[in-house]
Amino acid sequence: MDRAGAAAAGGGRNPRRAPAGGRRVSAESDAGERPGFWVFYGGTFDPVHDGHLAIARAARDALQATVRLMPAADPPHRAPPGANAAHRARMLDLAVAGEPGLRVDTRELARAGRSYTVDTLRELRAQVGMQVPVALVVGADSFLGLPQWRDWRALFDLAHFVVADRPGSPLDEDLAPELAAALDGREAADAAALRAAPAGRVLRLHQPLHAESASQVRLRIAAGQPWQDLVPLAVAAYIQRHGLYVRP
Ligand SMILES: Nc1ncnc2c1ncn2[C@@H]1O[C@H](COP(=O)(O)OP(=O)(O)OP(=O)(O)O)[C@@H](O)[C@H]1O
Ligand SMILES: O=C(O)c1ccc[n+]([C@@H]2O[C@H](COP(=O)([O-])O)[C@@H](O)[C@H]2O)c1
Repeated sequence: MDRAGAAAAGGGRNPRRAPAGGRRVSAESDAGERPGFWVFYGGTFDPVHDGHLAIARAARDALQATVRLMPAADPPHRAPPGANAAHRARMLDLAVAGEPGLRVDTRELARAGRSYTVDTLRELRAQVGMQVPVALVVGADSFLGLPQWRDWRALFDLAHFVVADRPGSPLDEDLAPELAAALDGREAADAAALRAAPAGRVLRLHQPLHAESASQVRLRIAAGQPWQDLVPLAVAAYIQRHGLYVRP
C-alpha cells in the first residue's frame, strides 16, 4: 500500500470521517508517472476476491496496459463496507503482490466524502489533461446501473468503459433505454480503438465468467461456511488474522 492508503483509516459511512489528520493525501503511487493509457478498476473490494483478480488480469491482457485497482473510500449507492478502507486497501495490496501490470491506486481514499467516479475522473483530468486515453473497468452489473451514477452522461467525456461480463447480468437484455441510447455508436471492436481516443468508447471484455462476489465471501464467513477458496491465499490469511466479516 502507498502512503495514502496507509493514512486512510476509516471506511464506513461516517460523515465525520476524513483522511487521517484531516490532511489531503495525494496519490503517491502515481507520483511522477505519465502513463500513455490510464486504466482504473474501481470497486469496494470488501474483500477483493478471485473474480476481481480474473477481470483485472483479463483487462490488463486485452488492453496491454497497467490496471489500477482503485478502492472506494465511501462507495455510493450501497451500504457502508464491512471492512474499513485501510483493511480493504491492504487486502488489495496482498492480492496484486507479484502480479505484473496490476497495482493499487488509493486516490479515492485521499478524498473525504462519497467516492463519486465523476469527481475522481475530473481530478485526474485536471492532472493529466484531456488528451490521454483513460478507461474504467466495470462489471456488467455496475454498468447496467450506470444511469444511477452521479452525472453519468459526463463520464463518457472523461473515460472509456471496459465492461466485463458477469453471471446474472446479461448486458444485451437488461439495458435501460437511456443507457442503450447513450451507447449508440460507442462500441469499440478492440483495445486499439480505446488507445486512439481519450474517452467515450465502450469495449466488452468477454473473459470466462466468474461467479464470486464479495457479499458471498462475507456471508459465508459470518455463517461459518467455507469461503477461503474464493479469495487469494494471502487475502484469506489476512481476513483470518484480523477477524474480518465474522459478524454480518
Ligand atoms: N465475479 C465478477 N464478475 C464480473 N465483475 C465483477 C465480479 N465481481 C465484481 N465485479 C465488478 O467489480 C467491480 C467492483 O465490485 P465490488 O467490489 O462491488 O465486488 P462485488 O463482488 O460486486 O461486491 P458485493 O457482492 O459486495 O456487491 C464492480 O464493477 C463489479 O461489477
Ligand atoms: O459515481 C457514482 O455515482 C457511482 C455509483 C456506483 C458505483 N460507482 C463506482 O463503481 C465502482 C464499483 O462500485 P461497487 O459499488 O460495485 O463496488 C466503484 O469504483 C464505485 O465508486 C460510482
